[in-house]
Amino acid sequence: MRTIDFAKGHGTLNDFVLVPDLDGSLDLSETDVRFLADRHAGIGGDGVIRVAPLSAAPADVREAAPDAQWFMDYRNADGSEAEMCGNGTRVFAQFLADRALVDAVVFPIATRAGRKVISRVEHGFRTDLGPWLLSRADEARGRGMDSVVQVVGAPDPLPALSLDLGNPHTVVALPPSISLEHLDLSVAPRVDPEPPHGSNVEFVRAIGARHISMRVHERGVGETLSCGTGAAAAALATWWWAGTPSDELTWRVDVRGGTLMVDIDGGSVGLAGPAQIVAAGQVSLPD
Ligand SMILES: N[C@@H](CCC[C@H](N)C(=O)O)C(=O)O
Repeated sequence: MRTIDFAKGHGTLNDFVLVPDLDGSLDLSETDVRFLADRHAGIGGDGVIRVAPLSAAPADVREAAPDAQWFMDYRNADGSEAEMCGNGTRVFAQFLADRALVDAVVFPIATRAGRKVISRVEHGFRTDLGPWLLSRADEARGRGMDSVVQVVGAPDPLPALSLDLGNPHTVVALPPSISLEHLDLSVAPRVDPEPPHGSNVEFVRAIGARHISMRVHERGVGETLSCGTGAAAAALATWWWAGTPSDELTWRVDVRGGTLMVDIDGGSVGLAGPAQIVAAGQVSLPD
C-alpha cells in the first residue's frame, strides 16, 4: 500500500483532489485516479490534479511552456486525461500560492493544452485561456450551428456549436420552451456527429446583456456544478451567435456552483473566479 499526500479544493464547486508530486516521481495510474476521485471509497472529486515540476511533463508540454515552473497534470474522475481544466488552473494556482511554490502575481503554468498565464485578481485568479477555435468551422459558417444534441428533457435534438478551448465543448442555446432546470443530465447527452475525442456539453440560457446561465455535462465525469472552460465556451458561443460587434467584452456566467467571469478579446479568452483549498492530509492507495 502506498501512502501519499493530498489536498482537496474547488472552484465554484467544481472539485478536485490535488496530489503534490514536487519531485516528479509519482506514477498515478488510472486506477489510483478513479480511487482518489471516488466520493464513497476515496476522497472524492470531479478530477485529480497532480502538481508536478515542468521536468516531469511530457516533451510536447515542456516545449510549449519552457518558462513554466509547474505542470498541471489533469485527469477526469474516470481516470482519463484531459487537455485543460479552467477551474482547475485556479485551484492549482491557489495550492501553489498557499505552499509558497510561486511568489509572482502573474505566472505561467504548463498544461496539456499548452502554456496558460495565471494572474491573481480580487477574490481569486484569472487564467488567460489563450486562443479558441470553432471545432467545425466550415459547418458553423454564417454564425450558425454545426451539430445537434439529444438530451433527456428535450423532445427533439437541439442545434449546437462545437468549440475548442484546448479541450472540446459543444454548446446548446436552449429554446424558451425548455427549462434549464428540467434537463436530466444524469444521462450523457448525445452529440451528433459524435466528436472524435468526446465532448463536454453546455446548455445555456440567456439572462440579460452579457449574462448567461448554464448547466454542464463533463466528459469523463457527468454533470458537474461548474466547468471553467465550459463557461468560456458558453460565453463565446453566445457572443458568436449574437454577432456581437465589439471584441472586448466581459460576460457573467452563472453555474450551479457560483459565478464565473469570462472576458473575450477577439481570438483570445480569459476566465476569472474564486478558488479554495479546503483540506489536506494523507491517503493510502489500494494495491
Ligand atoms: N471542469 C473543467 C474541465 C475538465 C476537463 C473536462 N472534463 C474534459 O474532459 O475536457 C474546467 O473547469 O474547465
